[in-house]
Amino acid sequence: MEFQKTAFKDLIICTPKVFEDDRGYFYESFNAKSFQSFAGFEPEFVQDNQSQSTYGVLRGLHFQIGEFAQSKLVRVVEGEVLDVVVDLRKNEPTYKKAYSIRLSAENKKQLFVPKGMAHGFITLSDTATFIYKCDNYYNKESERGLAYNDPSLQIDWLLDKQDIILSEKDKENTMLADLPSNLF
Ligand SMILES: Cc1cn([C@H]2C[C@H](O)[C@@H](COP(=O)(O)OP(=O)(O)O[C@H]3O[C@H](C)C(=O)[C@H](O)[C@H]3O)O2)c(=O)[nH]c1=O
Repeated sequence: MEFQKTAFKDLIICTPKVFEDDRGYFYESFNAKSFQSFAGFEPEFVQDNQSQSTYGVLRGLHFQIGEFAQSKLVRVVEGEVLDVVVDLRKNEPTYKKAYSIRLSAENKKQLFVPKGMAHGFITLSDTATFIYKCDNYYNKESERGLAYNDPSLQIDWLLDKQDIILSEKDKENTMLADLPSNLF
């Protein structure tokens, strides 16, 4: 696995070593020891999630607060998404900054998203299957949503607005200015 730091603390791009042969391919999708030796900490994942989305579906930007805050290791095993995070950690120089990366079945890239970041993605292929590990359990009461189209974030979701599909819940997400400033 190759790891790359980003300008955001503990936001790490993980690119697996792929072993291809005439049967297909194999790769280790997570290895605690190699992650720990790069990052200096070992996430203790407790829950795996999987979702499938059609073209234009935008899920996010979501995060859990308090004792249920989650780090995530996200990847795409079918299709392609633009994955987006927003730093909500008030003491970081990247506070209120957004970062995006294309994740796809083809590039096999993964993103480790630390606690304190809002996370979401938009589906760029006909369908995309999104798989991720979480180091804390889902807790509905602790879940919060940040508006994908907050003008202060200037996130380029690549698709025209009329092509973006949101859940009813995500249509009601909060603008950054209306979130408490001491969340993380
Ligand atoms: C997240 C979650 C949801 N659910 C239930 C709650 C709803 O009845 C149903 C769909 O949930 P939701 O519409 O919140 O799913 P997504 O919009 O894909 O949410 C995810 O979207 C972005 C990409 C994220 O980063 C989060 O991990 C997660 O919030 O699954 C569960 O039972 N367990 C869970 O961990």
